[in-house]
Amino acid sequence: MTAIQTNHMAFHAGAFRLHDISLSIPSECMTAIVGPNGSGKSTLLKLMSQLLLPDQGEIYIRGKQAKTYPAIALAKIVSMLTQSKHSLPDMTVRELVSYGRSPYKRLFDRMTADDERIVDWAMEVTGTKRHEQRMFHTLSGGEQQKARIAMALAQKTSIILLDEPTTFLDIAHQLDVMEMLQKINREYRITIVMVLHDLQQAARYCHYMIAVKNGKIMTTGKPKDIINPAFLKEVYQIEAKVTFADEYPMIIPVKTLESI
Ligand SMILES: Nc1ncnc2c1ncn2[C@@H]1O[C@H](COP(=O)(O)OP(=O)(O)OP(=O)(O)O)[C@@H](O)[C@H]1O
Repeated sequence: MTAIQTNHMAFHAGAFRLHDISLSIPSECMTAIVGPNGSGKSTLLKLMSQLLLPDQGEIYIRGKQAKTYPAIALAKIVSMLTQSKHSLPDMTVRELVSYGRSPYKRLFDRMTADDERIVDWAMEVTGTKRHEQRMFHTLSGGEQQKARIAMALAQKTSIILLDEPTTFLDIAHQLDVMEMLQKINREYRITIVMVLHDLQQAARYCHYMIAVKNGKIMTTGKPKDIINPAFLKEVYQIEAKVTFADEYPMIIPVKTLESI
């Protein structure tokens, strides 16, 4: 089953163009969008969440044209975490996670016992409950990322889109966040789509990968079937060796093939 599908989608912003994007995001899987800086990964994620609207083509979410969903209805199906460099208003962790309940409330509605229960659940799943009364800005980068993921979880959507969820984190915290996303995917069968720069993480945790370059889809498939020296040359213009450890590809960069 397909969570998100795009048919011949095109988009432009300034001089940048996404061309003829046709892809299917499998339901209940972890999907990585990879590609060089400026290739259009974040733009693609924003189009999937309807933060941006395509110039041409269609986007289907759970089989229905995305543009036909009222915004509130869509917010109950798809949550989106933009890059963590975008600052959030200062508030406690609990207040932040409670924002995830917004699509279910009208202006000035109070949180119900059910809302509070969902907020508790989201913080427990992400290990952020112990920080619930802390101000968000006092958390470390890894703790902030988990609190943001808790907010997305509290939105109770079947699809979560994340833009570079592990950027700015050390390797241990990167793994911690990836393991948490894997647990969320496995236990709650939530479709996860994320922009990732680390191809090895994509291979280790994601069932499906979409590689983008210059606003075009270069290839799609299982990461371990895609990642090879020819792929790294074509998409990233690098010479690299690829070995396998426990069925996962390991990339050994040799040199860049052209200046970027
Ligand atoms: N509003 C805009 N106006 C003009 N150009 C834009 C706009 N938004 C994005 N772009 C350009 O579109 C291109 C793709 O941007 P996008 O953020 O999607 O790339 P990306 O692959 O996510 O990059 P990175 O890996 O560096 O985050 C970039 O060249 C960017 O400068």
